[in-house]
Amino acid sequence: MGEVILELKNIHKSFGTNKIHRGINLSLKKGESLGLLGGSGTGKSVLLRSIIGLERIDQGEILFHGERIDQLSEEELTPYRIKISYSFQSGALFDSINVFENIGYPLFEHTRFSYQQIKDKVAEMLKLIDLPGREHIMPSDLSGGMQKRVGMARAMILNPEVILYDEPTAGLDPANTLNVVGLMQRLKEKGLASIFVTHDIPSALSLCDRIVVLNEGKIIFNDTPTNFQNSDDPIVKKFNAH
Ligand SMILES: Nc1ncnc2c1ncn2[C@@H]1O[C@H](COP(=O)(O)OP(=O)(O)OP(=O)(O)O)[C@@H](O)[C@H]1O
Repeated sequence: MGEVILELKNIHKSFGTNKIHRGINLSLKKGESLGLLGGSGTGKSVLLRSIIGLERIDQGEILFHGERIDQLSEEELTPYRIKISYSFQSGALFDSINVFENIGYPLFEHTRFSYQQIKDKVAEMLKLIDLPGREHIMPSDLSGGMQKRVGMARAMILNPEVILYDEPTAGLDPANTLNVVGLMQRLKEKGLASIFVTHDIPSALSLCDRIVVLNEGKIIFNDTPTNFQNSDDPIVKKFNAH
């Protein structure tokens, strides 16, 4: 790990008079997993959404491989949204199409791969998420945990460099949580960098190289999981109590 691939510089964001971010500085290195913690409503999801331009920041800079991306148009952002993939909290599957079409969708949309190539790619992804041969299942016939894994497979299929996970284990039972975290671990081993927004502290500690805590619009902690667990900071300690 060395090269910084994503950099947030002095990010400010408000909704009306509601100041969410008050000068956020953060960088993500190649292959690194960063756990982003913070109380409810501190702006963790807004920060992820800002990175890929689903929210526009008021001030500051977002750089990907040193290039500014915060001022790009929707069209100009498309290639960056392939390199920096956002995995929605719910999985966000299309209900009316099956697992194959859901996972293959970005390939149909953004590539010229043949139908057979897409079939092969999707089959490979289904193996990776431990659901081999489930191409023809409809999303409504999958458990919540399986839906999240299918959503992650779709977020992964265009080989991004960074994946932004928005509470991927929220609402899952312990077995499904382990499955999802296991998948995240495998993706990490393939060299994928990630920002993992979560309230699930044990999963963040097991997966992440670095823990970042957002509080009142600023980053108040940015260090290793070990130092997080040993921190004397009263706000950081509150997270450790959970
Ligand atoms: N589009 C929007 N318009 C107005 N306010 C918004 C919008 N999106 C988010 N907010 C507000 O921004 C704040 C931060 O929201 P965000 O969803 O990022 O919090 P969070 O830290 O992810 O919380 P949680 O852990 O509960 O998911 C909240 O007060 C929310 O109401």
